[in-house]
Amino acid sequence: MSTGIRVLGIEGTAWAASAAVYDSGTDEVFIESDAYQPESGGIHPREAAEHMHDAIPRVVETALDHARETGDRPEAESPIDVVAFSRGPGLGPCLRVVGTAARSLSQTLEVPLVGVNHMVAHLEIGRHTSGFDSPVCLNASGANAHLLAYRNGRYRVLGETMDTGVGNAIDKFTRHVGWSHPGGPKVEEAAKEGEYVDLPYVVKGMDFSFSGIMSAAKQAYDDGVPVEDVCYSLQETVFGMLTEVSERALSLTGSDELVLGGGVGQNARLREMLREMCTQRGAEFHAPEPRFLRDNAGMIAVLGAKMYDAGDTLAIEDSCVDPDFRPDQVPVTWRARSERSEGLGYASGDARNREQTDEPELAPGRGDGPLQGAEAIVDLDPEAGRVTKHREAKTYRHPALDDRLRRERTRIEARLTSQARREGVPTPVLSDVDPHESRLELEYVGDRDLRAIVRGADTAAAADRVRDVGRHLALLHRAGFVHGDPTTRNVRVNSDRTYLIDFGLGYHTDHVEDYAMDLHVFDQSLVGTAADPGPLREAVREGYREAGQERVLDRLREIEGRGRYVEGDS
Ligand SMILES: C[C@@H](O)[C@H](NC(=O)OP(=O)(O)OC[C@H]1O[C@@H](n2cnc3c(N)ncnc32)[C@H](O)[C@@H]1O)C(=O)O
Ligand SMILES: Nc1ncnc2c1ncn2[C@@H]1O[C@H](COP(=O)(O)OP(=O)(O)OP(=O)(O)O)[C@@H](O)[C@H]1O
Ligand SMILES: [Fe+2]
Repeated sequence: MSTGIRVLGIEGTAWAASAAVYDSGTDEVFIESDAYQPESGGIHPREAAEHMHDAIPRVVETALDHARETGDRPEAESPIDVVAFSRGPGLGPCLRVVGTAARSLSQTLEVPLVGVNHMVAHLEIGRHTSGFDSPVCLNASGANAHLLAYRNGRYRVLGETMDTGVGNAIDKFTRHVGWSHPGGPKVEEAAKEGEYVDLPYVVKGMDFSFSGIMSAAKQAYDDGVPVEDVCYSLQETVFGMLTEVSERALSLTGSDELVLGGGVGQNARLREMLREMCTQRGAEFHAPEPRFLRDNAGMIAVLGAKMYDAGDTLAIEDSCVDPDFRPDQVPVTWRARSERSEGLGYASGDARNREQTDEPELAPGRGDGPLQGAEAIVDLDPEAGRVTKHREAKTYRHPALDDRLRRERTRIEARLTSQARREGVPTPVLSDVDPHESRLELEYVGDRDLRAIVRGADTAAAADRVRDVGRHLALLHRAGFVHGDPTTRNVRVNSDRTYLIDFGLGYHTDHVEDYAMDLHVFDQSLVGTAADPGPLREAVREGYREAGQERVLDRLREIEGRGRYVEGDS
């Protein structure tokens, strides 16, 4: 018999009309779903809302019947203790149907109402089923693609798509070839017979973009490349990108736990790549079972229970839905108090995790063993003043793609490290480069990473260094190229200089958007690592202003204002 609370969850952000009952005493989740299937093309918001209108009452009734049958409460009592619903993000017309249903159930059953962020639910269900404490989460769903990690009371967006969600990108390709919605499972099936062809691969720090690769995939299909080959290569490329940025997030945060969320997470090849990457770097990986990956009300009910427990309920008059609800807008009320007030890093209270978090911050003169970056094994020899950087094969990637990326990046890193120095930016002097072995030999510079400084309490000292980074980025941009991955780990400092390192993702460009994205990537890494990011974000802009163009800063503001990049205050 259950001694816990029972939560009715309701989900209907786009295609899944779903209701669930979660029993926190037994940890059992009952889910009833009814999927909307478009007659042709993709999801039509109006049709989807009509589907919600018809199907939500049905699935809710089935869930409540289940609660009555499995519970031990008198007939006259409500079979559930709380109603939790998806407030957003999603399609406005669908959300409104769900919101109305949830409010009216909360009133008739006389139980409290909880409003859940759908993307945070995709993440929390993985944390719940894995038992991980403070994982990085890759949310790979239809309309979204985010990398999230907890810090200081919020889930921070460490990286995200610069255009469409990953599932939507795949679905657009399958519409082009005339396959019915949803396309993801069909691509997975066709890929089994495919061979590899090159497609564009675009990551910027921990952000990524799908538009170029999707146009190229459509073009390849139109040019007669067998559809199986295009599907195979789409998976290898898109999932390779998602795995790479996930690894970068693990490396940046020092976390050794990754969870997957979202409907695209049902893809076996994506899960295989993520698992392999985690194994290779000694991290743990967890993907919830498929019924919890695709849109479902179970995840809404499970997070609803945690929020209810924390007293995080909604008054009816405050319960409006939000189609643009971002995960970093949600105050995380349900994690332990000690975690919530945690100001530094991503520590979870777990000693092993904390050690990991601090491990890469080498004290002066202590750089002995090889260091595992996101991309490379880095052998540090401070006494000899030398660093060897080897981009080892990533076994999760297709060998052809892996060879191409490692060679290209080694070449680019060598070239841009030297070019940056000619532009007046401190960088390590290069002593040797071997693109075929993907190996570089560089001067050892600085005595710590900028990350160690921005995590500390001395905001003024951190601001000086961050101002230098702003100035340095402006010099690169003036010379017509970007760093590509300016994070607090790719800046080394000593008492009198601030060095930029790791130029492997850099490229030449004269687009203001690319320059602004470079600054945005650095901003996100400050938000992801600094104790107090506000003044530091200001300092980057001050430094940039000294040597750079105001229109790049204008564009940065525009990027932030696009709504996808709003920072939650801490
Ligand atoms: C806001 C909300 O409405 C939205 N929901 C959503 O996108 O549904 P979700 O169930 O998480 O993901 C659906 C996507 O998941 C893809 N998908 C399903 N099975 C797949 C598979 N085996 N391989 C690749 N993609 C797959 C579908 O093609 C579709 O694009 C979201 O979470 O972004
Ligand atoms: N020239 C150098 N001098 C001193 N330390 C260095 C140097 N190059 C790298 N390091 C140290 O090694 C770490 C990893 O190096 P680097 O960033 O080049 O590797 P990576 O695998 O590309 O890492 P990531 O992709 O995680 O940024 C750096 O954060 C820094 O602490
Ligand atoms: Fe979803």
